Amino acid sequence: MEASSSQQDFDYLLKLLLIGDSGVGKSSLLLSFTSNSFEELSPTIGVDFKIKHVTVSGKKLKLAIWDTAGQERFRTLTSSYYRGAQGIIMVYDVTRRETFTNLSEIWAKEIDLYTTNPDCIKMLVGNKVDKETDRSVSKKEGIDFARQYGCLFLECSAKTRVNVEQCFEELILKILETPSLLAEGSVGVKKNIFKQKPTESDATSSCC
Ligand SMILES: Nc1nc2c(ncn2[C@@H]2O[C@H](COP(=O)(O)OP(=O)(O)OP(=O)(O)O)[C@@H](O)[C@H]2O)c(=O)[nH]1
Repeated sequence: MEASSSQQDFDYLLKLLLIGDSGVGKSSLLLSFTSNSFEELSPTIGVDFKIKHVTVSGKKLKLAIWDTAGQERFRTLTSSYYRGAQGIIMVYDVTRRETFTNLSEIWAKEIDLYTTNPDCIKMLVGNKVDKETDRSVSKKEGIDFARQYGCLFLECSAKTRVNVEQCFEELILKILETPSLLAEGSVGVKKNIFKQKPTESDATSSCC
């Protein structure tokens, strides 16, 4: 995956969504991927997004990556952002077992309820592997869950950047291999018929 030089010219716009419990590191993963940096972040209020241009398999892509708040009080608001997503990254913290348990209790159910695209690609990501001594969810458990729910799977660290780029790249490659997600009329349309652009005001959601 290469960063694209031209910001104007792209073959496909892809909508990706990050979900998972509060504090698992969704915003940190996004910052690590888009800015190569790691810093202390405040909990997300509602929804945020970042744009990144990359080239994957010779295709120029404009990624609109939506970062949802994990806190329950924002759940009604964040559910509307599943619409039209071609890829969903479900994040848990390998050092906090309840964030893994909540994948089946909450997040897989949310995907079933709110995803509009039946072929949407799901990726399970176990974050914070730099804290190996605090680990409470084994890699095998992650693999088993991903197999059961038909997700791609990787463990990563937003802090050290281990596997961060790979998470996005694997997801994007799978999307590019799925023609229905790129068809005209879906959100992954070619730029000339893309009408609905995320704006700053979309991202600054108000509290409930
Ligand atoms: N050690 C370590 N800490 C991390 C990592 N990723 C995130 N953190 C820390 O975990 C805490 C929560 O990170 P966030 O990125 O704000 O979590 P979030 O999932 O976006 O949380 P919400 O916005 O509330 O949903 C912060 O203190 C981060 O610095 C990581 O890979 N390793």
